[in-house]
Amino acid sequence: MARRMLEYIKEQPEVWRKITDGRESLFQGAVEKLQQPAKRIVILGSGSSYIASMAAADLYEKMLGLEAAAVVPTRLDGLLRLLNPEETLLIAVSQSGKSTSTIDAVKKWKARGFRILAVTADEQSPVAKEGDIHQFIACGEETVGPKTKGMTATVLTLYFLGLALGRAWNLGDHGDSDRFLEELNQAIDAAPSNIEKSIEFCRNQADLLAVIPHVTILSEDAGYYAAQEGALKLLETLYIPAVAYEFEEYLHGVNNTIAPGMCHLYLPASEKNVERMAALDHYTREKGCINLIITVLDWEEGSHVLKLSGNQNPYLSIFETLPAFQVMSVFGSERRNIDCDKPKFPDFYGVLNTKA
Ligand SMILES: O=P(O)(O)OC[C@H]1O[C@](O)(CO)[C@@H](O)[C@@H]1O
Repeated sequence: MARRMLEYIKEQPEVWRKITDGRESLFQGAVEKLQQPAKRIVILGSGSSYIASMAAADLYEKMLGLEAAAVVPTRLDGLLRLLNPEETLLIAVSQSGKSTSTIDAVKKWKARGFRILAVTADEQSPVAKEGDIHQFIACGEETVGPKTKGMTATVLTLYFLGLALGRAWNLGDHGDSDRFLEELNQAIDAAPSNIEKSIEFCRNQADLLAVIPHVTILSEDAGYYAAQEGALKLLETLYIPAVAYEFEEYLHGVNNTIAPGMCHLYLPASEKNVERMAALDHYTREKGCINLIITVLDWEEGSHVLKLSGNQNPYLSIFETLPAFQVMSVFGSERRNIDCDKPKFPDFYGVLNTKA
């Protein structure tokens, strides 16, 4: 059993509550140093930090009207030539602060005159020290490879950073931020019971999780980031291929993989596609696919449906539905005799030089 991973998963509501309640003092330092507004924000990170960066860039565009994009550290060179350092804020995200590709990218961009805000959970790490400004991710220690509380705390940190910068730079609508905060508070309050429901659901699905050879995850809107992180967790812990598709993209070709035994996880996140996703669920089950549904939306009840409490704001899927995937990793790996508290290849980082 991935005991430590499960402890971290259960710790999440408390971590989110602390960040939310302590946000004034937690973000004050960085925001004071960032009074000069930027025209655009580029966020970089790897793995879960990249997925967190994508979710944040999307929210910054939507709520603040800022130009924002997320990129992996090794794909920045084209942008370096296009962007003006005077107008651009680069945010480098790394929970450990030790990913070598992120350190290299920060050094390169700094040398070209870009302002760098480093966001890490270790103030003494290389990424934190290379940045001009540091924002701490208050998630506490997380020693296992498949990150859970660190990832969700990174998303929350980036969300709050954006809202604080929006206030400082006079962007976005105060009413929208207040509503977002209210929904976020509701998501945090609902999280302990959502995690318990997920544990019960995954226990009941353990036989299935033990044998599925691969997983296809479908979501939509900003639920897609929870789906991507869910896929990363499942493949990291069950050692099987797990791929996330944006719902509409799935319908354009990937649907040819529909076949008996295909396992689908549906994550309907907004009312927009709810009927079409339900139609796809019925269609694929008739063709012999094995489907599970994880959602906060109204959905026809069934043993394959995990109905969680939440709002209809897809930007909150990370806090509402993603923990169910994390729990699936714990129970699925246990049934496969995998201890995902321990690295599969302890020498890997050293051989490939991925961490400083
Ligand atoms: O956020 P960091 O510490 O830069 O790590 C990036 C990714 O690298 C890993 O540590 C794997 O090498 C993932 O767990 C993580 O999401």
